[in-house]
Amino acid sequence: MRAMQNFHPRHFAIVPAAGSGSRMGAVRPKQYLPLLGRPLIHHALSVLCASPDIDKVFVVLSVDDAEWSRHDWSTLGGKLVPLFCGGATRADSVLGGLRAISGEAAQSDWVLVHDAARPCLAPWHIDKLVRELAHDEVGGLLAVPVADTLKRADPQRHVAGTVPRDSLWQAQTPQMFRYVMLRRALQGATDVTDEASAIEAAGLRPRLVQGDATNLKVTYPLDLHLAEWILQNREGARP
Ligand SMILES: Nc1ccn([C@@H]2O[C@H](COP(=O)(O)OP(=O)(O)OP(=O)(O)O)[C@@H](O)[C@H]2O)c(=O)n1
Ligand SMILES: C[C@](O)(CO)[C@H](O)COP(=O)(O)O
Repeated sequence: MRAMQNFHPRHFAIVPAAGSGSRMGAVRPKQYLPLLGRPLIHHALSVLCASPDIDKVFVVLSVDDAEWSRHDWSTLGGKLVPLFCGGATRADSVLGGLRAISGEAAQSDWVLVHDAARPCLAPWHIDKLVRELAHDEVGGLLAVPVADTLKRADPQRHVAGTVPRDSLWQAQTPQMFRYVMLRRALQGATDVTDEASAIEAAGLRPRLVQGDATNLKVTYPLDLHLAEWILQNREGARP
């Protein structure tokens, strides 16, 4: 790791893409499912690689990924670097990516972690996150305020209570933190489903940057249709 503090921190994207997509139930991991004629992951990578804010884009693939090399990524340019170091969980994959770039990243460089499974990432999402967090001591994440009434279920799936939704937000990605802070937090964290949780477990408070619902995560088959609709109907318009 480059120890020197830099006054103009760089921004690296890490895209964890080593999952199996079990909830999708498809014949291949969802990051490679076709979406508008390209592998699903291509859409977010394309936006990240085209962003003037991002210096490099590291994709974390499983160690035995056999599909990456079957596709043509050349249109995305020289910022894109595949890393075959995915782990058993999303957090393991992100930590593997952070370790793999230790020779390149300085302690205070920013890392934006973005799910391969969020193909509707738009340029304005990155722009807003980077601008709003530029002078933040901790970093933060895109998120949207919860809009629905929330119910807690009992084991028989009856309503056990209504959870006040005030102050509740749904976490999205990218999630943006300083390289060294994120690496230390993930090394010390257990059972976290996002980077912010690891930072929180380290006693810090990530900032919530308001995103929008178009940046959905493809988890179930219906989400693939929603993503396709969003990408086809967006036409550059910001919601
Ligand atoms: N061991 C893992 C598990 C997940 N991911 C990545 O983390 C992101 C978000 O995870 P999720 O939506 O849960 O993807 P999967 O783990 O593939 O899906 P599932 O939980 O349904 O199996 C995805 O881009 C996925 O590829 C990863 O890099 N390494
Ligand atoms: C990081 C994330 O996308 C934020 O919503 C989410 O936590 C990933 O969770 P998953 O359980 O791995 O799908």
